Amino acid sequence: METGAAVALDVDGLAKTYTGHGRSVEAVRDLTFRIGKGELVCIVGPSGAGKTTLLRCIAGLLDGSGGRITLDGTAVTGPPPGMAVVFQEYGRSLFPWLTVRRNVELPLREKGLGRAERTAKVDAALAAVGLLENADAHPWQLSGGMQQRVAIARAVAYEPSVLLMDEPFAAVDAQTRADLEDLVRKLWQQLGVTVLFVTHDIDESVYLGQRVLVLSNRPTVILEDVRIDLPDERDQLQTRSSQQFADLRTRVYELVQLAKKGHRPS
Ligand SMILES: Nc1ncnc2c1ncn2[C@@H]1O[C@H](COP(=O)(O)OP(=O)(O)OP(=O)(O)O)[C@@H](O)[C@H]1O
Repeated sequence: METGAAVALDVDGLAKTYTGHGRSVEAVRDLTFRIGKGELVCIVGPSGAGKTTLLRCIAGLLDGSGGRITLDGTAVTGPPPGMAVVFQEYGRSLFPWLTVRRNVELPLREKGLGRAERTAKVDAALAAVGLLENADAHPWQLSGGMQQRVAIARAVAYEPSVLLMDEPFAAVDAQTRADLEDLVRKLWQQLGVTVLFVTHDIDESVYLGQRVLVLSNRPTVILEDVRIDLPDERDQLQTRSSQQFADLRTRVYELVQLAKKGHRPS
């Protein structure tokens, strides 16, 4: 992150060992990184490197075995109020018996907002993801990509200070995925929210991020923090066909290959 920028998320020496049934798995050994307010940072790494473990710890859903996580200066000890999470499994994250509008509204009710304010925020979020006309539909009447847009609308309507995304587009088709990537960039630019985005897809991480954190294999540490100095205005065709994109993609790809072979930072 830029020196002097305010820190939104501070992960300091995070460790996590799973124990039980007479065995223990050291998933995360020592993860340390900071994300500045308003940054968009992607995380990639080999399968089983501990990406989901890390996100669950940040979301306050899982206790670490060591280290500290701080959000906006407050230690994370349970689900923090200023955080929203979008998961891969949109089918399970929306309530099928509630309309799109009610799904997006739910966290705003829990936040205690009045009716008029809730309606205004829900309308704005649905308009931002292009789903205002579907407000009265139920999730099961929508395509997978549309359902994921509802999940994104619900997260942004909440106005989180940090948005965590755990492989949110892994289950949608390639064309929808490209549209959703551009939607995330657009919302991020409009709202100034801090985004931490976990993906398996190296191209996606380079296209979306301002930085890409490459994780080592287990027990996990940061292998490298790659700055993505592509222009802010990104375009699926032009950006992805540029030499700069190809060079960054190659760099991240090589790092992930090294991580898979067990290479660790010196
Ligand atoms: N509840 C658990 N009990 C024991 N071990 C676990 C548990 N959850 C995860 N692990 C182990 O911790 C390690 C990291 O798992 P995690 O799901 O965080 O990795 P990941 O990077 O998200 O994987 P993938 O990329 O395949 O989704 C793996 O070795 C996994 O087997």
